[in-house]
Amino acid sequence: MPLPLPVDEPDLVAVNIGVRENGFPWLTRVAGRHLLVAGATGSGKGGVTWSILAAIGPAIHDGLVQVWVIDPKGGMEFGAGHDLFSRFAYDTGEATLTLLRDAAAILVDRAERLRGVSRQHVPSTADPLLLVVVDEIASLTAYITDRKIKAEVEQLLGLLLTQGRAVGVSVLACVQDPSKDVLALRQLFPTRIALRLTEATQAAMVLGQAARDHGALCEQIPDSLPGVAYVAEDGSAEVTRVRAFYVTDDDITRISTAYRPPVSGLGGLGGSCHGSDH
Ligand SMILES: Nc1ncnc2c1ncn2[C@@H]1O[C@H](COP(=O)(O)OP(=O)(O)OP(=O)(O)O)[C@@H](O)[C@H]1O
Repeated sequence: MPLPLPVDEPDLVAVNIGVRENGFPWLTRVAGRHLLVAGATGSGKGGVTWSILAAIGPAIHDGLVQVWVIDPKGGMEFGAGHDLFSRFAYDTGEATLTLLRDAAAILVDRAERLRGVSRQHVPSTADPLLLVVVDEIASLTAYITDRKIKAEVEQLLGLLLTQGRAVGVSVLACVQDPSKDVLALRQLFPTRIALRLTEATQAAMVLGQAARDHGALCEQIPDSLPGVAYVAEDGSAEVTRVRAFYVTDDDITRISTAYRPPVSGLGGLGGSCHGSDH
């Protein structure tokens, strides 16, 4: 399915990113949610991520959402779209650490401000939704050799995942091998999307055994169907088979140009839009 034109004011709790097997739109929640996208190489993790970024593009442009990207593979996956990102770290060292520290600082600041005032953050230009995208979350920690940095990265990720949702900090993470240690964190992702996986056991690791028993046969998704996945929400046994939109390189160039974030109006997120790691 080709990528449709995004709606002008996307609903951040029902973002249209593909189709369900019953023909209805595949709507996913971005505000107040963390999303985990798991899949073998070439299964379509980048495609799912770009379907989400494309759909929320107008909100990025309007300053209601800021996207901060960590691409530990050296910027390979997301470099082409960097104009869309307010922050972009493509190392496994200082830039990544700084980005995570800054995201955590925003979280703590918002938690202070919202305490006793509101139970759920509402994105605004003054206080945008912060979407932290991590490509290959397992390699983020696996490639870091410095033990101190690694421990801090894990601690910061844990903080974002446990306390981010109510204060408008969402994490969208991709992973190729769900058996890696870091996926101790997977319970903290309410929305889990499992694309083609290489081993039968991996679907249960991502979606839970009950979902696997209810037909999430990720290892049987053919190579010829990238973007096809099973989705489980909130640990439910119910799974839905879906297919993400097909996002071409031209789409990525078009989206990144059309929906650049505003340079000013950083609201509560402070700092420079095009930081040293951009
Ligand atoms: N929904 C889709 N429909 C059709 N083709 C798709 C879809 N999603 C991805 N593809 C195609 O499948 C290929 C692999 O997709 P993608 O790069 O997103 O996979 P990946 O899981 O991110 O791979 P890697 O782990 O190697 O980075 C690409 O050529 C892409 O254009």
